[in-house]
Amino acid sequence: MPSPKARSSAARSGSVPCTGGNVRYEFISLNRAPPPQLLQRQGSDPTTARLRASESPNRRRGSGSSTSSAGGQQLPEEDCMKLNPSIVGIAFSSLLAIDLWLSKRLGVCACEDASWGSVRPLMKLVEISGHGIPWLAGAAYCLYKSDSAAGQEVLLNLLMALFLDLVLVGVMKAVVRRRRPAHNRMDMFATFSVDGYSFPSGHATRAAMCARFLLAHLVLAAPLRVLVLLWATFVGFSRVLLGRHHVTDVAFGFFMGYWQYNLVEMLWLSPVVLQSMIGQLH
Ligand SMILES: CC(C)=CCC/C(C)=C/COP(=O)(O)O
Repeated sequence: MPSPKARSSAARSGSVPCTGGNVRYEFISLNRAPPPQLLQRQGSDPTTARLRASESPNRRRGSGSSTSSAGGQQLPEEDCMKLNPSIVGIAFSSLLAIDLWLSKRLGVCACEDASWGSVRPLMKLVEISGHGIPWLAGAAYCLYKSDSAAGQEVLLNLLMALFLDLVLVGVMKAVVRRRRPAHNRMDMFATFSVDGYSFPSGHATRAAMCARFLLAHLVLAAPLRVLVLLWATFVGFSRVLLGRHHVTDVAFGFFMGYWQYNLVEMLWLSPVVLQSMIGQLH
C-alpha cells in the first residue's frame, strides 16, 4: 500500500493505480482525463487506448477509465472504487432510504394480517373513489344528462382533463419505471400495464387535479370545499397505508396533479371550439 501522501498525490495527478492480484482501491478523478503515462500503458496513443477500451462491454461503459495492474492485466472499471460522492447524490440516496423506510412503516393496511389490516376494506373504498373508471364514467354520465351549455362545457373539459391525466401519468411511469413497494399486493381492479410501476401515484395526481377542478368550477359551500380537500388528501395517504406506493410517489403525484390543472386551464375547450366539434360530428 502506498502511503496516504503518495496516494493523495496520485489522486491529485489524476492517475488510476488500481492493481491486479491483491485488488487495491485508489482514488480516481472523475473529471480529469487520464495522464499520458497511463494512456501509454493502455496503448501507444490515446486513440489506440480508446480502441482497446471498446474491446469488451465492461470497458465500453467508460472510455479512458479502465485500469491497468502491475502485471499489465487490465481491470474493468467496476473493480475500482470511484470516490467522488456529490452532495446531490448523497442527498438523493438518503431521501430514497428514508422514503423506503417510512413507506414500509406506514404500510399498515398492506394486507389483512398487517397491524391495521382490519381497515383495509375501507381503504379500498377510498381507492375506488379516486380510481379513473368511476371518474370517467361519472363525468360522461353527467355530460349526457346535462342540458345547460355551461354544464356541458365544464364536464367535457373534465373528461379531457381525466384523459390527459391518464396519458401523462402513464408516460411518467413508463419512463421512471420505479417498482411498487415490496409489501404491496397487486389486487387493484382495472389497471393498465404501466400501473405495475409506482412513480408517480395516479390516484394522487387525479385527486389533486380533480380537487382543484371541482373547487374552481363548482359553487360549493365552505364545508363541502373542506370535504373535497380532505378527500384528496385521504386518497393520497391511503395509497401509502395500503402499501401501494412510496411516500415520494404520492408527494410527487400531488405536485404533478396540481400542475396538471394549470395545463387543463391552458388547454380549456371554449364553447366556440365545442360548437365546431359538435358541428363536425353532425
Ligand atoms: C383503467 C383506468 C381508466 C385507470 C387506471 C387507474 C389506476 C389503477 C391507476 C393507478 O393508480 P396508482 O398509481 O395510484 O396505483
